[in-house]
Amino acid sequence: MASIKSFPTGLESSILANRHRPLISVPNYRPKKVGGIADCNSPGISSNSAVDLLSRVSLCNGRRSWARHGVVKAAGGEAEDEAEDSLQATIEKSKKVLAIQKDLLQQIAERKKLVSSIKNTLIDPEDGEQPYKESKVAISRDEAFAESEELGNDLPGNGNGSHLKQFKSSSSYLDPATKSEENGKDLPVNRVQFDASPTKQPKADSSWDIQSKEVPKMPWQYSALSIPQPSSSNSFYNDSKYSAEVIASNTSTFTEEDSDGKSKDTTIKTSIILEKSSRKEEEQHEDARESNPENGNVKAEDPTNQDVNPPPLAGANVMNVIIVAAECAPWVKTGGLGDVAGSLPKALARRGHRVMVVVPRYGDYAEAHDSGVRKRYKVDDQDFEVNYFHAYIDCVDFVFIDSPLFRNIEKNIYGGNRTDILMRMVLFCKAAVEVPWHVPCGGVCYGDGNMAFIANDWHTALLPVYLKAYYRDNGLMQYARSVLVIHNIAHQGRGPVNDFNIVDLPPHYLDVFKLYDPIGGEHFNIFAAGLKTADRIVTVSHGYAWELKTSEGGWGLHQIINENDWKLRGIVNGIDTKEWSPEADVHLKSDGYVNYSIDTLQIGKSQCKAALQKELGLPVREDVPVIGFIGRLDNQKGVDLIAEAVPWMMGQDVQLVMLGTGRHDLEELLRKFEREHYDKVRGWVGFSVKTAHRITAGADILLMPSRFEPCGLNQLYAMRYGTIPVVHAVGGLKDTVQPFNPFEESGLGWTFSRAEKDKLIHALGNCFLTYREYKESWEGLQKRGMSRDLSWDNAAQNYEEVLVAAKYQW
Ligand SMILES: Nc1ncnc2c1ncn2[C@@H]1O[C@H](COP(=O)(O)OP(=O)(O)O[C@H]2O[C@H](CO)[C@@H](O)[C@H](O)[C@H]2O)[C@@H](O)[C@H]1O
Repeated sequence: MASIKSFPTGLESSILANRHRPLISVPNYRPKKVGGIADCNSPGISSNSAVDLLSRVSLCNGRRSWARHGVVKAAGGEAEDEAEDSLQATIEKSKKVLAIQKDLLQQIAERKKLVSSIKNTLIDPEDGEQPYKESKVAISRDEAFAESEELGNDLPGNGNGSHLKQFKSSSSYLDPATKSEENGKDLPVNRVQFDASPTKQPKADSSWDIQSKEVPKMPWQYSALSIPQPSSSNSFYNDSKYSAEVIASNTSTFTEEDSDGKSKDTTIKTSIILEKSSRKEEEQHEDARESNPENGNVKAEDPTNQDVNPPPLAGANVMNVIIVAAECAPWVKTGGLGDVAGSLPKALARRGHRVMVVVPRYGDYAEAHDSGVRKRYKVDDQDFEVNYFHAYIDCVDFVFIDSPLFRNIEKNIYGGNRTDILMRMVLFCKAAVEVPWHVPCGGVCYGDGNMAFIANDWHTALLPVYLKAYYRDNGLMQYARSVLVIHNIAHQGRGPVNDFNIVDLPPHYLDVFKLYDPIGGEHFNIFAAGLKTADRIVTVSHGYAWELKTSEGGWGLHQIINENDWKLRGIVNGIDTKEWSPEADVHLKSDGYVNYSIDTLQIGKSQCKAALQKELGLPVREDVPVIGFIGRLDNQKGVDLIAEAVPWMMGQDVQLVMLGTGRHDLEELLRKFEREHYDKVRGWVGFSVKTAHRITAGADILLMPSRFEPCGLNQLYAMRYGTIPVVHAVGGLKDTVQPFNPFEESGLGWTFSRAEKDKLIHALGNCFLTYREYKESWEGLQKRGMSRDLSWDNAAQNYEEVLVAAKYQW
């Protein structure tokens, strides 16, 4: 069983430091001696480049710490005369620097005065923005170091998006190869133009030695998204003699050389200067983002804009995150996985991460454009070319992998025989794992540093295996991690052991896939391999995390899950509150439906109920409870339980509306209910997002008698729409629907403890009674549900913790 290594503090911090290593490897830098002081302004580095600027700051910081340890001084220890001369030169130079700094401080003070006077006229002083900005000026020297290291982290070589966060469109980020100190190999970070086969050792581009050469401009740097030059109205930034890198270098030198009272002064100056350079960098990215036509707006000239960006919510945890899924709403969705893949990324992006979703291109999606990148991958000894399409929406990059294998299955994405499906998933995972190398998003590839994949369900459980077998085992993608999310353990990608030949892995990987259980015998199991190889495992509720470890809930994988319990975490799904909002729902804007809120609940909801009844041809009656069911028709969703309870239900004055698609026998059951009870039941066989929204709004009760339910989204949507859930207390349903307590007027719905007809009837009976007799309690249930925070924000924060845990695990 793998375990987290705990490093002794020193080792750990040096490893962490390596992982945050700036683009330029400091030990390779040979500072030029100027009068005994190393010169940070090394020639050959072009000015006016954000990267250069950062590089210089990084270089200076690197050298500064050398100087602290006497390395620079030792280099100056030649003839005594020379030393005196150089000391004199140093003093002279230092004086000049002091003069420059004084001048600079004065300018900063004036500029601050100006900005705050403008702000006072524009912004309410109580909006709480000032403290952060002001306190930053007073940061200590150590903090300044830390901050400058953060700048280093932002360098594209390590792929950190802390500045890319909301500013992902800042295309002038370069992405050169980084050196691996551990293995001495060049790690390819950006290989947009390279033509390497997936298993080939990627080419290192030696021309990327920015320590000695000017950084070459790559084609994508000339795009419209290039970082704009500082505004001409900004005299501070325009004055080259005050460029942050020069000042930072000189100031740091000064701090080193002076031992008396001056050091304190210069510390503050350093802080200010680094703060300024960091701000300048942020402004440039912000400018790039604002001027990005994809964002649909151009920033107005506003001198106070430099101060309005709060730091990312994720803070120092900002990462590049790549979510890989077989479906993603709104383009392709068969169930809850599509919803999660469409909404979790946006929540992660809101926290400041640079986020991409990779999904097959099953159809011709209008928003996505051909990136022009073509790659070839082998699947079962056949060569397949893939194209990558790209869209940037809500601060998330969506990359669609196009191949003949994915075409013409839009209506049946999991269709075909076992080998067909397996081949699709092999191609998808092989191509997906290299997306961060090949696909320029907003002009710049993600690179493989500070990056984590989030794979979902068995369809993409091969990704963690490929990441390990093809790359990390070979010293590549050393800083990339994988998290595997279990949405449903019942589907595992099982097959005969021979299927191993199709996945194209080194022979010793066979054992990772082999599984014996009483049902399947010895077989090939993709989910098993993914669970063993992923750095972390998430499942979509706490209840399900527990159930997975039982022989009933683990579906043959419980032993593997127990063995890997240390890396498993339950995180309850959120919902996309933009898509599922009764106030703004686009499907409630016609046909008699209306948008409503908690304040207009009674009127709005009864109007939607009437519209639903009318649309479905049911008697339009306010007093009859309408029960809804929405879901995939399979064993999981407990449709058979509903079937058992239907005779009882039909004896009540109720209406039942069911929407679903799936198993043909269950589809037939829906049709039969409708035929036999046409005055009370509608069974809609098919997949209709609009109808799902309308049922959620128009029904009074949502029934979810699932036999197992990892999380369940429909009950969450229902609560948001003031529709009361009645659920089997299992998995995520148990986690999210607190049972109604009539004595305390608490809870959110009704639950029943066993998947049995009588239990279901009992819960429904109580629900009907409350609906009819206790209107106030009913309204209380509705309002409590509607006012719950069901958004993804909490869950995204928890995912972030998992990603960070994976990142620091070796
Ligand atoms: N016929 C139809 N027409 C229109 N829309 C339909 C539909 N049938 C289902 N849907 C929609 O598909 C989604 C289903 O989500 P669920 O979470 O309930 O189930 P699913 O079992 O697919 O997901 C799995 O993954 C999710 C996400 O993690 C877990 O919540 C869940 O427990 C797990 O089983 C909902 O958005 C629902 O409205």
